[in-house]
Amino acid sequence: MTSLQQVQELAAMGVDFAGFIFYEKSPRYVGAKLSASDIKAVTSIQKVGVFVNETVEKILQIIDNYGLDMVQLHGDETPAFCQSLKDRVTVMKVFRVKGDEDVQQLVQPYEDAVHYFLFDTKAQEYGGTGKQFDWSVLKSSSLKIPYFLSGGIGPNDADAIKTFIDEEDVFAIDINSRFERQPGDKEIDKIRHFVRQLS
Ligand SMILES: O=C(O)c1ccccc1N[C@@H]1O[C@H](COP(=O)(O)O)[C@@H](O)[C@H]1O
Repeated sequence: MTSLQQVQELAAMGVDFAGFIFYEKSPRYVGAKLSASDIKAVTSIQKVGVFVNETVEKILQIIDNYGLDMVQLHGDETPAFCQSLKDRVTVMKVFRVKGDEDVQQLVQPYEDAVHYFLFDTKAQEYGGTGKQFDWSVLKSSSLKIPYFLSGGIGPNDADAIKTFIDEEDVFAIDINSRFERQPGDKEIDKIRHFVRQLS
C-alpha cells in the first residue's frame, strides 16, 4: 500500500492486514510515498512491513518509527535471523516456491523461529511477480504454523481460492499486483468484489 486513503478503505471492508514495502528496489517502495507518522497513526488494520535481506537493526528501527505490527521477511533470511526478531514483533517468513518442493522440509528449520509462513512464487524477482505457483504442493501438508497463500492471486481466482480454503488449512490470502492500476495503486472496487466473493 502506498495510499492512506486506500488503507482506510481496506480496513472499512474488513481486510485484516495491509502491507508496506520497505525494499527500495520495489516499484511499491513506500518510503517516498507515505511518512512514518502517517503510517504510525493507522490503527484500523494490522500493518505489515515487507523486507528483503534487511539488517535486524534497520528492521527494528522501522518497526518503531512506523508502528508496524508484523514483518514479512521476503528474502533469504535464516532461521536465526527470524528468531532474533521474534520476541520483538510478529514474524512471517516467506518461502518462494515453484510447486515441486518438499514443503515440510523447506519450512521445518523455521518452525520455532516465526509466527507465520507465507508461500509466494519463485522467480528472479523477490516478490510482486503476479505469477502463481502450483498450490497443490501445499495440499495435505499439515504445517505446524499458520500460513498465508500468495503469488499472483487475481480478481478471477475467487472460486479457486474458495475451493482451496474449504479443503486446506490456509490462514489468510495475500493479494497484490493483480489488483493494481499501477504499482502501489490498488483497484479498491476489485478488491471489494473479491472480498465479498470470499465471504
Ligand atoms: O510487490 C513487490 O514489489 C515486492 C517486492 C519485493 C518483495 C515482495 C514484494 N511483494 C510481495 O510479493 C507477494 C506476491 O505478490 P503478487 O501477488 O505476485 O504481486 C506479496 O506478498 C507481496 O507483498
